[in-house]
Amino acid sequence: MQKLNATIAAIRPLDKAAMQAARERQDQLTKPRGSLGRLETLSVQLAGILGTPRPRLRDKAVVTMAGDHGVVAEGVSAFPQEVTPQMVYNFLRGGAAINVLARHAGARVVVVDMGVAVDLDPHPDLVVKKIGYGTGNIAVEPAMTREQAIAALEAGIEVVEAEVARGLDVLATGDMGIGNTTPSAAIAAAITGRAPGEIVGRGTGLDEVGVARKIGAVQRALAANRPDPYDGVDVLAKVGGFEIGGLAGAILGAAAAGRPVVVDGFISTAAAMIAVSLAPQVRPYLIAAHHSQERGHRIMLDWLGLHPLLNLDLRLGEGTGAALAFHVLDAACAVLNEMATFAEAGVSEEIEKTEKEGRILEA
Ligand SMILES: O=C(O)c1ccc[n+]([C@@H]2O[C@H](COP(=O)([O-])O)[C@@H](O)[C@H]2O)c1
Ligand SMILES: Cc1cc2nc[nH]c2cc1C
Repeated sequence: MQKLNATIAAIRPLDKAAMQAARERQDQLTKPRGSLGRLETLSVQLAGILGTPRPRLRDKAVVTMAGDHGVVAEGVSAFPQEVTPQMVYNFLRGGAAINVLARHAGARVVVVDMGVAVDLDPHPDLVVKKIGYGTGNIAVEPAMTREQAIAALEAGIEVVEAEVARGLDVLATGDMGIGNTTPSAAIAAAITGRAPGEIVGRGTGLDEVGVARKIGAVQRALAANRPDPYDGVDVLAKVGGFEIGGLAGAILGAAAAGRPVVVDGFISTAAAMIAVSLAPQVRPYLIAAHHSQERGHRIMLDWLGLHPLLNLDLRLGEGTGAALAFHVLDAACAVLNEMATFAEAGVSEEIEKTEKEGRILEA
């Protein structure tokens, strides 16, 4: 609890002077003001987070956290639980979508066992922060104890502290866990108060009957556990997951270290909701990578007040959407750093609004 509290206390507001300087430079670059839209606002946000008027993202990491979920006993996933460890080995061999997309974006992948249901074969690149062997079945019992929820959050903070020590300019979140769209939907329903039917989606590919069963499981999870929507630790403990807690901690740790966080899809967004519940001041550090196909993702992004950068109909998780968003962040920084100003290029600046109006009146 000590580490969690200290981390939350260390999260500062963004650097206003760096943002102002970046904004002023954007307005001097050879383009009509605002014409590069989100690339401009992103560059200003990155300047504020990193505390420099000319941000650059050299060291990038995708932290992909794995965990299992007791609620799979309710038939809420199209795939069996064995896929979780099988995909972890795939990540470690470099053969998964996240490995390809992270390589393509010049990012490293950090694979973390937060709570896979089996012991994984040791591997030099596997970070083991196991809080338990899968969560409890949230349809009938809490996912974990309050102590385990805090341990998961603090483990996530530790993972990011180690990455900051290796060199980190930007963090992306990723997840792997068969069944984890169910606790993610339960978190979203608990915190927003919206009906599970508005949030639950197909996950890995359930049919209509499966989705109805999954809605029932989320309804029972909320009724059985009664999570306190104003206590992020309680929501995590009662209807969350070990990898979701780890990711929420990673988000808090990155913000405390003054690093931007690119939030991936449905599960990562549930983790971001836990992080923001615990520390609302973390919100300006977040960048929503994309709009997932999973049903309630929009409701969750709206609650967070985030506008996703991409909409590519993704629903994979692992951090794939976040790795793709790295390209957009790099582009935003390149524009701010490399474009010529009006003065440098000898291009005429915008005519003052009043002068423009005057000319129209004269004509
Ligand atoms: O991130 C998303 O938007 C997303 C949407 C649907 C599924 N997933 C991935 O699929 C798995 C969970 O799906 P399910 O059906 O088993 O709950 C888990 O490993 C997630 O990474 C991820
Ligand atoms: C194959 C497979 C890969 C995944 N990656 C993230 N979630 C996944 C779920 C499945 C089923």
